[in-house]
Amino acid sequence: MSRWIGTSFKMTKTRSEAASYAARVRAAVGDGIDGVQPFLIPSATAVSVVADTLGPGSPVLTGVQNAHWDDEGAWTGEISVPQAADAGARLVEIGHSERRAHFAETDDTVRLKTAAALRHGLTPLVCVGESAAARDAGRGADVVRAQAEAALEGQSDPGAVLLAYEPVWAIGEHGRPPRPEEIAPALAALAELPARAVLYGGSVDLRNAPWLLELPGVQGLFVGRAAWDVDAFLDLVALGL
Ligand SMILES: O=C(CO)COP(=O)(O)O
Repeated sequence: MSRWIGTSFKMTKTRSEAASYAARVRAAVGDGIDGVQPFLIPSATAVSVVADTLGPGSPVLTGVQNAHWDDEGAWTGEISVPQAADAGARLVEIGHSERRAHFAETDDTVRLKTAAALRHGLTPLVCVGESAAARDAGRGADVVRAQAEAALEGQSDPGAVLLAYEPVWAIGEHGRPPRPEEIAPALAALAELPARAVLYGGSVDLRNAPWLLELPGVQGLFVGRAAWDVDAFLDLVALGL
């Protein structure tokens, strides 16, 4: 089974920066790397240029960071899954903790968006993760399991869904890298669900990626800051081999 190694650019990079990055990845990956499924999730403005640079049928997948559950309509500022697909996306990231915290994403909207992605044949990448308070209260695994079950509930094909376990306390410049024993319980809980694969994300870098990839229940890495430099991303992809 392939290891998924990918990055979200979050709200960084112009179209030309994203295109240069994608071109480097495409050149390095060639026709594909056995055992690794790389993916890039740029800002919405750069999705089509990244997908076009990677080319049709590319072994590197392109994703969007969010998409609406409705196929079209009066939803100012949103993009739909069909629009994402039209731009070349094959993955739809859903429910990142930054969206749950700042943009009112809930378990219900995550479930609706997951259904929309599946309805149109795109792969949902559903992010779940507990707060520091939940972790400290010993509720981390329960929170994560509940978020993932809510996303998968009633889906036509839960086995097509990717889950990214991203503890809120580990993400971003205010986050810190996890210790193995802090993330093992949630990983064990997620391993019982019928998802396609479980990725870990949150302060991943070249130092901790080797042991994270060896943790039971981890089938890939979802990387932010440490992968925004393309050479670092390619080093991470090589670690997935
Ligand atoms: O949020 C993340 C990926 O979605 C992880 O971000 P960082 O790797 O910057 O902590």
